[in-house]
Amino acid sequence: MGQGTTEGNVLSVEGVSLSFGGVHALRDVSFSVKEGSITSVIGPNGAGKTSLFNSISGFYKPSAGEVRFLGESVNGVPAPERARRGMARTFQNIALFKGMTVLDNIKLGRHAHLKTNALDALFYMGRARREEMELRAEIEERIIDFLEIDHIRKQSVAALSYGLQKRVELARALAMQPKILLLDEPVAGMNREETEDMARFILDVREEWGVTVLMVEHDMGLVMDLSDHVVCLNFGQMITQGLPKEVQAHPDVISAYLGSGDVAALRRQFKEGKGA
Ligand SMILES: Nc1ncnc2c1ncn2[C@@H]1O[C@H](COP(=O)(O)OP(=O)(O)OP(=O)(O)O)[C@@H](O)[C@H]1O
Repeated sequence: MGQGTTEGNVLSVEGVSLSFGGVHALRDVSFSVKEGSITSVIGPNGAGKTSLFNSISGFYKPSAGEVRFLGESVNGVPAPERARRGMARTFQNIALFKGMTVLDNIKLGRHAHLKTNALDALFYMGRARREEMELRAEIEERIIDFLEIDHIRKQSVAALSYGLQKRVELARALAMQPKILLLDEPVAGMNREETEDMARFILDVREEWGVTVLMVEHDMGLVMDLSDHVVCLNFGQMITQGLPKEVQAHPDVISAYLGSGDVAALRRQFKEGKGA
């Protein structure tokens, strides 16, 4: 069991509820993410997936319940501090500095770990500091190599294809040396080849970097292929959780997608994934 985990769980969501005025975006949602697992959150449009991610990463404050990370409650801990403790995320709509180069965007990921600010970093060049910076450069190089983006390191992000931008966003999140990676729709808008590349990187992030992954994804083929555990939400409530095959066959999951009109797409995607 890893350091700071509770019963092998990196993250636990316990009875979390969140409302926007009269809209109950989340109602009493509970589940855990096991260390070293790939866990996926699915559900039709408006089910509460993004609200859940924002509650976990600290962008939203739940009205009830608790989020526990590495064995400690992080209720009241602001989003940047959660990131420093090892919670990195990517966004549904890519959140990169588009005018900056790939390398500079990756370096920004590491800033979450700097104890001093950028000005201190310029003037304080003691031995410990130099060593830290050397280590950082080494990690950045490992990430660039791992994600096969060496050839674009000096290019501005704005000039890159959508698939490559998503990969740079993953690189920046990895540069934070996270314990858990929260991926919000990692393959949305990607073509098949880009999707397959991203699937391979997500698996390798877990295998080679030992990072636990929690993702929200609409691509059921990808979810069924990659996940150890699947959590399904509908109307802000968790309707079931379990192994991909179990969740896929659960009648409440089928009817949730039936109700949303997404069932044809769902069936198609299940067939494409190995879970079918
Ligand atoms: N900032 C907000 N203000 C008001 N209502 C919101 C806000 N964010 C989400 N909601 C509402 O909360 C509910 C859950 O939305 P959420 O975006 O979390 O769903 P989702 O599962 O991520 O949907 P999608 O798959 O379309 O991204 C919806 O009814 C939505 O309209």
